[in-house]
Amino acid sequence: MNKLVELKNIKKVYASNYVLRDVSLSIEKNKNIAILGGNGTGKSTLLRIIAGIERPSSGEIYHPSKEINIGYVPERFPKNIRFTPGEYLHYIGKINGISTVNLQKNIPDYIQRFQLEEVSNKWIMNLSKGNIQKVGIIQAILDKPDLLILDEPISGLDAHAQQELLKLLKEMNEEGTTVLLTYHESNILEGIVDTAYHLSNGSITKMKQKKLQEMKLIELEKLDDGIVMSWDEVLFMKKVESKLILYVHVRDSDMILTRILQLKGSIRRVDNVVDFYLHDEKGQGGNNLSE
Ligand SMILES: Nc1ncnc2c1ncn2[C@@H]1O[C@H](COP(=O)(O)OP(=O)(O)OP(=O)(O)O)[C@@H](O)[C@H]1O
Repeated sequence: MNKLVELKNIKKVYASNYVLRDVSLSIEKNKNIAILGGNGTGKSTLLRIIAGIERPSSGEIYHPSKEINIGYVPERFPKNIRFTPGEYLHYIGKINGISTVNLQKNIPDYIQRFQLEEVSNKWIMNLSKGNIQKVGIIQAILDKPDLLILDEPISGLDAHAQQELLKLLKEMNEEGTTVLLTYHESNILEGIVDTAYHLSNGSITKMKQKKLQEMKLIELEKLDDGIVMSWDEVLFMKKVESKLILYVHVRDSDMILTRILQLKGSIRRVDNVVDFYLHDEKGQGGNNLSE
């Protein structure tokens, strides 16, 4: 087993507020990890401690294999930067000891992949939130880290950038980078997660992950929710104003769509989604279905 980071009994107190009470965690090479939990439960604090930019109040952190190279994407990347994306990335690359040849090849490539060409002459402080986030991601991956830590990387990214990030993370996984990330909503990145942990009341619990299943989301109108509720194939239903949103297994979706049309319902949307049903070792937890 090749461990990158080992946390033992980590505690973090701000003033008299215990954020992390007793967190122990092993991060193994090639096993991507997600830390999930509600607002203010300490996910960012834990990620900052693992990234080495914040000290725990007590407890220990080891890097058993060797000195590892860590890339860190904060939840909010600093805005007040009076450099263009290219200049800034070059500067960060040089600080990290990356050769000019490498930087001249890789930076334009990342700028193009994240569609930053159009804003490449602007200072970072004048970019949109999503574009600043992209620069924040690129600065963390430039040096091909052993461990890449991403704090809610999806929020603020457009659909293209989300896909590009997913592709990049898969490429980096193949080249040996391990990913540690956090997010709130179910999203496209959960497909790369091997183990998820739930953080609450200052401690973490490993979550079991049922096999990821492709499902269909069907959004419809003009049908009574009582009728739809009675269909056995409907795994989950929610009502949003006049619309009903259903989740069904892919195998049942054609039959459900036909039934809706036969009953003169109107179909507004059909999407692929992933069922990420998680529960912790004690069998608690919930149905985290979302788009
Ligand atoms: N530098 C700090 N000084 C004092 N309190 C802090 C500091 N950083 C975080 N906290 C507090 O620690 C708690 C956990 O914050 P943290 O940002 O780690 O949570 P989170 O799970 O990442 O939240 P969110 O999902 O909302 O981003 C919060 O109550 C927060 O106010």
